[in-house]
This record gives sequence, C-alpha cells and structure tokens, in this order.
Amino acid sequence: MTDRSQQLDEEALAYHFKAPAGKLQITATKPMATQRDLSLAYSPGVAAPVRAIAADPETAFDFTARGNMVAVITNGTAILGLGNLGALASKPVMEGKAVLFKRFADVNAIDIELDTEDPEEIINAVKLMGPSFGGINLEDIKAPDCFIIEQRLREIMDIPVFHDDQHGTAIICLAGLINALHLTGRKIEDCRIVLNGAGAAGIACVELVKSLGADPSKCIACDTKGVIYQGREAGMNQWKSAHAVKTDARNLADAMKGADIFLGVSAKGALTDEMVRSMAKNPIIFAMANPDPEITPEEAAAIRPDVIMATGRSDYPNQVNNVLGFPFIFRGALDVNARTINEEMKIAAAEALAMLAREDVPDEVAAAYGAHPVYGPDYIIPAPFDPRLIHVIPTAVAKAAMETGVARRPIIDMEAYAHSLTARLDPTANMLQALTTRARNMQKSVVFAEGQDERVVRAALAYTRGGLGQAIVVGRVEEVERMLKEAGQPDALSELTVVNAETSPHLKEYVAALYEKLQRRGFLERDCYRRVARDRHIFAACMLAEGHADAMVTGVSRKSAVVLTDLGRVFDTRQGRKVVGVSAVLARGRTVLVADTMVHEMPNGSELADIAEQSARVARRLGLEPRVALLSYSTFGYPISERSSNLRDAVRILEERGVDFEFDGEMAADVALDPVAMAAYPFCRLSGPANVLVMPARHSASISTKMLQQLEGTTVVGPILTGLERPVQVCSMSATVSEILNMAVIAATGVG
Ligand SMILES: NC(=O)C1=CN([C@@H]2O[C@H](COP(=O)(O)OP(=O)(O)OC[C@H]3O[C@@H](n4cnc5c(N)ncnc54)[C@H](OP(=O)(O)O)[C@@H]3O)[C@@H](O)[C@H]2O)C=CC1
Ligand SMILES: CC(=O)C(=O)O
Ligand SMILES: [Mg+2]
Repeated sequence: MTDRSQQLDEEALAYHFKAPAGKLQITATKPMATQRDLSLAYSPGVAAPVRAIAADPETAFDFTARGNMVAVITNGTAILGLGNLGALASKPVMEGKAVLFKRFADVNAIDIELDTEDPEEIINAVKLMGPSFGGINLEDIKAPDCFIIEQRLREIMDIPVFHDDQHGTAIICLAGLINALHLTGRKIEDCRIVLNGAGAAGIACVELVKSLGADPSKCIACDTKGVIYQGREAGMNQWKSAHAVKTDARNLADAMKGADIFLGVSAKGALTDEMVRSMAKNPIIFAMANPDPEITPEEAAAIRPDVIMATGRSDYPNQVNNVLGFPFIFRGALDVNARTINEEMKIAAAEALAMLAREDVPDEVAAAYGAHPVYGPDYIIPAPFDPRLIHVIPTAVAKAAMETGVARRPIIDMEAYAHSLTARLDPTANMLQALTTRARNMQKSVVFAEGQDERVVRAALAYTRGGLGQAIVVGRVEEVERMLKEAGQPDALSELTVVNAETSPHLKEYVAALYEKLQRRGFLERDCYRRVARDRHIFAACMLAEGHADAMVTGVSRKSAVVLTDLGRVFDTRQGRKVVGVSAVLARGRTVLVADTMVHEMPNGSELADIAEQSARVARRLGLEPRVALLSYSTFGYPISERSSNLRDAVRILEERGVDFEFDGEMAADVALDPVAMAAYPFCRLSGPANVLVMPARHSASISTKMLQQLEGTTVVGPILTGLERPVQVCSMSATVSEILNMAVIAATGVG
C-alpha cells in the first residue's frame, strides 16, 4: 500500500468514527414541541391520515414521507470492486449512497442490508417493504442474481426498482461515451468496443451502448475466463450468452487489438500497457472499477498521449460514476410518481448529462476542481457537485416518464418544476429566479465595466446566453476573445458587444458631459478626458449616464470605496435619497435584508431612517412586504444604552415621516426574528418577524452578514447598491461568475 492510500484509509476511518458514528441520522420535518403537536403527529390525530390512506392508497404520497423516500438495498455480494464481503461490511457504502441521495437531490434514503444470498429471500423481503418507499435502489448485488432479483421486483412492484450498478453506471458511461465520440469525431456504429467485466455493470453498459447504435458484431465482452465467444461453455449464463460474438479472440489482449473503446467494470489492474498500446488511434478508455481502476490515467497517458480517459474516482478528471445519475434520476421519477424507470428515462438522463458537459461551467464547479474545466478530453462529463444537475437531469427524466405514460402525477408547468428543483438545494434560487424571469422580460443592456477579468467576460456571456438582454463588455477585443477561448467558448465573441475608449465614437461626448458635471468641483477638462479614456469604470459609467446602456456592473477589480467615489462623480443620488448598501440573507425558506452593509459608517438617527426607507424599497422590489426592525443589543430601552439613542431617534423620525411600511425598534436580533421572543413585547408594532434589519452601524451590518455567509445553509446576495440615479451594482472583488451574473440581473431589473 502506498503512503498516499494508507493516509486516505486512516482519514476515512477517522471520518466514519467521529461521533455520531457513521454518516446518517433521521430528523423530524414537523415540530414536536407541545402537547398539541403530539396529538396531531401521533394518537389521536394520526388516525385521520390512516383512514385517508386506507380509503385511497394514493394519498400515502400526500400524508407520509413515502413519496420522497428510497430504500438502498443490498446483500453485500459485490461491494464496489471489493467482492463479496457480506451484508454488514457493505453498510458504509450503502450509508454513503443514502447521503448522496440527500446531498445531491434532496431524496431521503435509508440503507437496508439483507443478510442472505438467496435471491428469493431478497425478492420477498423487498416486496414486503414496498409500502414504505417511493422507490427501490438495489446496490452491489452480484451478477447474475441481481438480474433475477431486479426483473422480478420490477414485475411485482408498482414503484421504480432500479439496480444502480447496472443502469446508473450504464447511463453515466453512455453520457461520457457520447462526448468522447463527439470529441474524436467517431460514430458509435463504427467503433470496436471491448467490455471487460460481464457482471451487473458490464451487461447493462453493453446493452445500453448497443441500444444507442453500437454494432453487436463489433462489441466483444470479456470476464475472468476471457472473451465471451459463441460456443463458450465455461462460466456462462443467459445474460452473457446474449452478448457472445463470433470471434477468434480468446483473451482480453486479443480483443484489445485495434479496439476504439475499452469499458472496464471488472477489477483493479486488468488492463496492461501492451493492451493499451495495441488500441486504435485516439483510444477511449473508461476504467470504471472502484476503488481502483483497471489502469490509472497516468499509466494510460504515458503509453498513449492521445487517450481519452475516465475512471470511477473523484480524484481524477472524468469521473464516470453512477453518483452522477441515481440521485437525479430518482428525483425525476419520484416527482412524477413514476411506476418504473424505463429505457427512455435512462437515455434522456444520459443525453442531458452529455449536453451539460458541453456548456460553460459555473464557478461553484470550477472551485471544486481547483481549475476551470473546459469541454475537451479532460472534461467529458460534469462533476457530481455541478449545481446545474439538479434541474437538468430530473426534468429530462420526468419529461421522458410523462411521454412514455409511466408518470402517475404528470407535471403541468415544467419551468416551475425546474425552478422548484433548484430551490431544493439553493436558497437563493427562488428570489433570483423571479428576478431572472423579470430581467428576461425587460431585455435591458448591461455594461460590464471590467472586461479585463475573465470572470466578468464569462458572466457577460451567461447574461446574453440566458436570453436576458445585450451584454456590453468594456475591454479589448483580442483580450476578450482570448478569455472566451480559454473558457472553451472560442466562437462566442460575436455574442458580446465589446467597447473601449480608444475606439469609441462617443469618447468626446462622454468627456464633455463629465466636464460639465465636474468643472465646478475642481476638475479640468483634461482631468475628465484622462478619466474617461483610461478608466474602464468611468467609461462604463459615462455610457450608462449618456443612455448607451441600461445598467452597469463593476467592482471585481477595485475596492468598493474607490468605485463608489468614482460613481459619485458621474451620477447623482436620486432625488431626496441616500446611497445605501442592502444585503439579502437567504437561509432555507427565509429571506432577510440587512443594511447598511456598504456606505454609512456610523449613521445618525436621520441617516438610519433613510437606510430603513431605502431598504424597505428594495424589499418591495424583491417581492417582500417590509417589516423593518432597527437593531441594537438592547430592546425597547433595556438595558439602557447611549448606543441605542440613534436607533430610537430613527424610529421617531420614521414616525414623523409617516412612512408606509411597518417598523419598530430598537430591539435585539432575537426579538426581531423570533416570534416567541417578540411576544414578550405585545406593544411591538411589527405584525410578524422582521424581514429588514437596519443595523446600528456598518461594522455590525458587515460582520453579521459575513458571519452568516460563512455558516452552512446561508447565502448572502449583495450588497445591493440603492439610491443612485442610474442602476449600478458593485460586486465584491472575490465575486464568482454566478455572483457577477446575479448582480447584473439585479442591476437590469432596477432592484437597487
Ligand atoms: N464507476 C461506477 O459507477 C461503477 C463501477 N462499478 C465497478 O465495476 C466492477 C464490477 O461491479 P459489478 O458489475 O457490480 O460486479 P459483479 O460481481 O456483478 O460483476 C463483476 C464482473 O467482473 C468480472 N471480473 C472480475 N474480475 C475480472 C478480471 N480481472 N478480468 C475480467 N473480468 C473480471 C466478473 O467475471 P466473472 O463473471 O467471470 O466472475 C464479472 O463478470 C466493480 O469494480 C465496481 O466497483 C460498478 C458499478 C458502478
Ligand atoms: C460506484 C458503484 O456503485 C460501485 O462501484 O459499485
Ligand atoms: Mg455499486
């Protein structure tokens, strides 16, 4: 064992050992705090859903967790590539599968290890547990037993039964293959394909590949006894026989000569250097055995630099592993209450996965790779943590289920369904999705000021490709073109409008307008010229000021205080307003705005009142009816503190101004956010928990939002700049492509 793998083993043991042991626990979805909760959840209240389900079994999907609950079932006879180590030893893998279901697709899954090798016992056990689950995921049951078990269960159960090692693997393998063929300019029907491993995964892979057009006479399958040729008798079964070919090849080495594609679902090290050397030009090698592949990517590339290589592991590029499939496939199947997962649903998932790999990659994925993957030999398939999978794959699967008549609850509004899927994992999704739809309807042009930054160029491309409107990039054409190429989008330049001061016909006009504004503020005309001609922020701001764009995004290359000063030179504040930064904090199921996170250091009472008004406006534009709390560490005068006097002043000023939204304070954060804590102050004028928090100073606003941002389950959007006469948003210097795009949408829709 190498030092590296020994270290990994030790870390893995420590990871599983850490209390609470293992990887799973159960949490309740409803409160169980009071006597009343108890009487609803359990006796006597629980009798009502019992009677409803007895009268109509379909309602089990409405009144219980069944519709989102999958059983991961094994007997441990083929645990990964480790072999038959028994039911108990398989539990870490099965707990792992259950966790992946939850993490990637919000499917609840529970592992069930059955201590038997008798297929009949497994069939009976699973059949009997049918009422508990919306789907059955069979896992790591060896061939050929797995074929018998799955086939019988599919016949007798009316919920999806899916042997992941067969179909999950085949779907992902097919997706990777579609792209490997695309990249090497081949057609599947022309390829010579060698399969090593004719078990659960192998038989399903070769079947799916053939169903997509592979020529059976060009596909050779091998197992521990060598080539499965017509007439072979040793170690055969009916599933292998179906793929036996007429050939003189008798072992893997014979079969590999001139092969285009190797699919390995067998065991560590099964592929030798010599075999790889004998393959055709641009060989495709999917060495999918786990945890160790048939050959490592380093070994294969050393022999054949022209190889396209995939493994089942997450620590190499191109992870062809069923984790990319089962969470999302079940998500789609469960959401339409599918009776089964059929061939059409599987192919829809494979094709959707393949197409996704050809699109530009969001930063969340790039961050996890440690580099920005670009569609090509080292990136033929998305990674499991790609945030797009959750809405792309289940929708494709659900559509295919509906089209083939196996969906018992068809989805009427697919677009709304896709949004709801994204919202399952991403709390920002609902709000941002609504804004995105609004932006799409508005079709505003956004000027992206910092075209020297690759993130900005990619966000601009995403803006225009998303159908949101025109994206104008301030930068040099060659530079933008180079960045697009590096992002794997060599033909995308024509989709952007690239402008710069050197070639702009409007330079003089911008200088004149700026000079008009600044001549009495100590600026000479040549100062204005220098700024407009040399500073992309100012140039972009002038474009916006002169109506050559509808909105602007900047800030990734310069500190926000400097950007704000520059913007203040080009734009006035809106009549009677203050410039304020409002951050949207999105936790699961809850959105709260926090202000001022950007401009006012130590606001006085009047400024706090301005901040409250500006934030309330932003709240309304985001679809929230504002309930504003002016926050302090004291609540309604206790403990007495001078620090709270500005907040009390602000409340008085808001009263005098007669504003049209709810506000109150000063109060502590728990009183503002927790109805139980608020109930101790029955005179409080807020009708519910606050959704706008005005902080006493910028430091508390900034500290609290950044703290929340670092804590799991919370996303912070902004600060959203509000109060300027034209829509401008300032990103943080560390903004990701997605964050820049969000800010462009916020600018375009005039939220600020
Ligand atoms: N990347 C992924 O997503 C997945 C990878 N896998 C991997 O595929 C492998 C097989 O799993 P699974 O199909 O479930 O297991 P099975 O036990 O059902 O099948 C194993 C098959 O591999 C054959 N085999 C074993 N060793 C060799 C070898 N050295 N040379 C040729 N053939 C061999 C067996 O041959 P025989 O019939 O003669 O016994 C059998 O046909 C495992 O390594 C597993 O980790 C599985 C599922 C998903
Ligand atoms: C990935 C998987 O399911 C296996 O290797 O068995
Ligand atoms: Mg498996």
